[in-house]
Amino acid sequence: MSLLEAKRLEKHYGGHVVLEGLDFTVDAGEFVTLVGASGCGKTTFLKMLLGTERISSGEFILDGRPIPDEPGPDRGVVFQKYSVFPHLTVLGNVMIAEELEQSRLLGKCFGAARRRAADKARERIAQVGLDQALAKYPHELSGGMQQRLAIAQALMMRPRILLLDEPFGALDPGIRQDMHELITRLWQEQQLTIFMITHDLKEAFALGTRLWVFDKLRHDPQAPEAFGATITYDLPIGRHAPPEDLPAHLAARGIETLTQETLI
Ligand SMILES: Nc1ncnc2c1ncn2[C@@H]1O[C@H](COP(=O)(O)OP(=O)(O)OP(=O)(O)O)[C@@H](O)[C@H]1O
Repeated sequence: MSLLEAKRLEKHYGGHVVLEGLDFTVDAGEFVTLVGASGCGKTTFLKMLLGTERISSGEFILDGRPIPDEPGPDRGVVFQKYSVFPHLTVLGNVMIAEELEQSRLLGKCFGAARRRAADKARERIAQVGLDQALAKYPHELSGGMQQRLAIAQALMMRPRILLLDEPFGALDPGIRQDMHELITRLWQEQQLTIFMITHDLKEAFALGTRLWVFDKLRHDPQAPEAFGATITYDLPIGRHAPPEDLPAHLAARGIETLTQETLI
């Protein structure tokens, strides 16, 4: 059985069709990279997978059952801009996921449960290379370190699926390379299934095992919101540079915005 399956999946906001006609299956262990013009619905797709946005029609199936319409510990998420809590230390930021799970009212646990949560958090923090920064607050960390912290936070509940929404978009190229190595190691060690949005086609090819290009197949100039985007390309990729003809290939399908944005 596939991990995830969509059949004729659609998302509308009122009369605004954002996504339509999504049909795919994804197996556990895949690393899917999502590219597409700004505003075409990539984040909306991740939110439906996370459970913070409901699907409008069609089917969206996780482990053979309709996807829950609320987030769960099996799905972790990292956004581009810092999703960490500014008033908590590195250790506190990673422990909070476990503490909220155990004590929804207080957001804090005590005694042996707290020690267990702290041990688990230290392990995750070490996995992302922040063990020297346990007592620091987010404002004392670089952008790359803050994203490492956000990843440790997302991994605290041992998710099977990791959702990454342009997680490295704001980082310098050198730091991005370090983050690529980190995410590749975590994907392999933790046997994660990853969905990652990026505006960088080279990054999509460097990290993914499969590339999805989101774009509209149908346009009505009189009613721009009448049709949504779908997955126009679903390419298996082998962790190497994009084929040289891909930009032209995409442009020939009318995806100029994407090629300009991603291949500068
Ligand atoms: N809660 C909402 N209510 C109404 N419209 C929304 C809502 N969330 C998103 N949209 C609309 O859905 C469309 C897709 O937005 P989304 O953020 O998913 O695009 P995106 O592909 O992730 O864009 P970007 O690459 O710029 O982040 C946009 O037109 C946006 O305005």
